[in-house]
Amino acid sequence: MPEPFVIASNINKTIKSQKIVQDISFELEKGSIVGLCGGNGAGKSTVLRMVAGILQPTSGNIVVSGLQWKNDRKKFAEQIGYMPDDFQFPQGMTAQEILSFWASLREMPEQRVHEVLSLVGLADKKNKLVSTFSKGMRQRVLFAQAILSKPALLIMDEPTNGLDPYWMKEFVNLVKVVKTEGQTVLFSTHQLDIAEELADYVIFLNEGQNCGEGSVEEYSQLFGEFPLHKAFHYSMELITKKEKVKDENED
Ligand SMILES: Nc1ncnc2c1ncn2[C@@H]1O[C@H](COP(=O)(O)OP(=O)(O)OP(=O)(O)O)[C@@H](O)[C@H]1O
Repeated sequence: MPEPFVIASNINKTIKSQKIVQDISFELEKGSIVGLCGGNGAGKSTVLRMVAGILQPTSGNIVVSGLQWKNDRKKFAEQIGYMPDDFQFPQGMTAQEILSFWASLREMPEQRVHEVLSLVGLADKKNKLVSTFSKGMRQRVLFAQAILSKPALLIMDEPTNGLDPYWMKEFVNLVKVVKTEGQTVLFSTHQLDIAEELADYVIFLNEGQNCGEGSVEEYSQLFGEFPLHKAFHYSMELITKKEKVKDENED
């Protein structure tokens, strides 16, 4: 069996004595698409930022392609394309200018900027200021920058926020193309229908903890229609039951 492309072992994150992520472990197979699902404040962004090397875990280990951030930051960062859930674009820059700037930082040729602009349907808007773009268009610029260098690991935080139904579908197709090129994808969403359509495997987060995980195919076989909604509710019911038993034992 090949080594998983990403190995996260017992990661914890505490900020100002608040436990934001608690003892999470997972492995991502190379070429898989994995969805991190959960409600607001579940800890999804924090986990993604730790895997991307932007934030360091309080404890635990993250290995990407055999590399650890603390041992080789440059090589670690070269593996990753990261799409944040929000970004304050600099004023006064066009879509092409900003993507060209990011491409130069990653030593990518200008040709790639034109390719990604076309992929996200913004070639005809390349000379427009990004500050005048709608939320969905800014999301497409952020996706374009994340895929600029064809990263081995594409990490996306709520990538479909603000996309209209047409671009939602296009986005799913674009990510599926990324998968066929052998790239590994980790994304967060609170939209379980998107996870169902896009992911091979999902991990459910609740209050910073893993409350269930499995392959979308297995969940579909088990639950039939709307499998991830049912799987998530099943996981939450299990937690409630466990907490009840714990409370009764403590009384
Ligand atoms: N820098 C920080 N300082 C203090 N608390 C933080 C910090 N970053 C995150 N948190 C808290 O950690 C919890 C998890 O936040 P996170 O953004 O990871 O959740 P999320 O699942 O991505 O939420 P959402 O879906 O709303 O974006 C929240 O309660 C948040 O307030």
